Amino acid sequence: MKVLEVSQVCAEINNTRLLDDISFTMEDGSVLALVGHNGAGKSTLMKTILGVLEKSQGKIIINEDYNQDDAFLTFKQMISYLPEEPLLLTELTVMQHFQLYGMSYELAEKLLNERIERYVEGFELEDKLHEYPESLSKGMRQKVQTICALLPDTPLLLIDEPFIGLDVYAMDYLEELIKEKAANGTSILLTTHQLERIKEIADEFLMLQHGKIQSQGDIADFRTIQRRSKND
Ligand SMILES: Nc1ncnc2c1ncn2[C@@H]1O[C@H](COP(=O)(O)OP(=O)(O)OP(=O)(O)O)[C@@H](O)[C@H]1O
Repeated sequence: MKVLEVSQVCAEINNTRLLDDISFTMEDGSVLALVGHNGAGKSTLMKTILGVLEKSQGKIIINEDYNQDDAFLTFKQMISYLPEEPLLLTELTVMQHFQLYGMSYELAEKLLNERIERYVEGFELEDKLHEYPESLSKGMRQKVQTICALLPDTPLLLIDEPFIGLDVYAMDYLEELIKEKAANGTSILLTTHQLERIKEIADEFLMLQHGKIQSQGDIADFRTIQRRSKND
């Protein structure tokens, strides 16, 4: 099953083209690493798939049937997103964030509670459940946002820089969870600069440069990004 189809997508902000003719597909259970230099367009592509940034051209389809242009709310329910910077609400405790995500994605209460318990223990946040975001460290806020994104069972999971701010133990745990999600059929698109770690997780890579696909293929054929020359 083709979980994601991105076809000839372009995006612009203030008449500057940020994405240029992007096309690729993802099968269920696959992990695709989006790589490239700072400013290559990785986060922009994620936001465009999510619909936060409007594409100017092309089409984006989930599960072969749900077109971003036709059924936006249904389409959005099929995506879970871990943003680069945590987007937590000052009014809600850690536990209330998890409950909010569970409700938004209509997760059964029993399953939601089981997952919260497991992930909270794995990320060592047991004593933080009733704290507000401002009393957490940066890494802890990142963990809370990560758990929120992992709670639902969506066909597509977008993860922008999953390992930033996490300690080594939390990185290893997240790597395990990403592999488990993929093994259960979720397709995962992730951006990262952790090129060594990504070789252990991803099946394929897609390299962006100045908003265009520069190369793509099997992760085994991925070579470390070349140093940028002045003409790039
Ligand atoms: N809201 C915006 N307004 C104007 N330009 C933007 C906006 N968001 C991103 N850009 C530009 O789009 C280009 C791609 O940015 P993007 O954040 O997608 O890069 P990235 O590949 O995710 O980089 P990084 O590795 O640093 O996270 C950059 O030139 C950036 O300046």
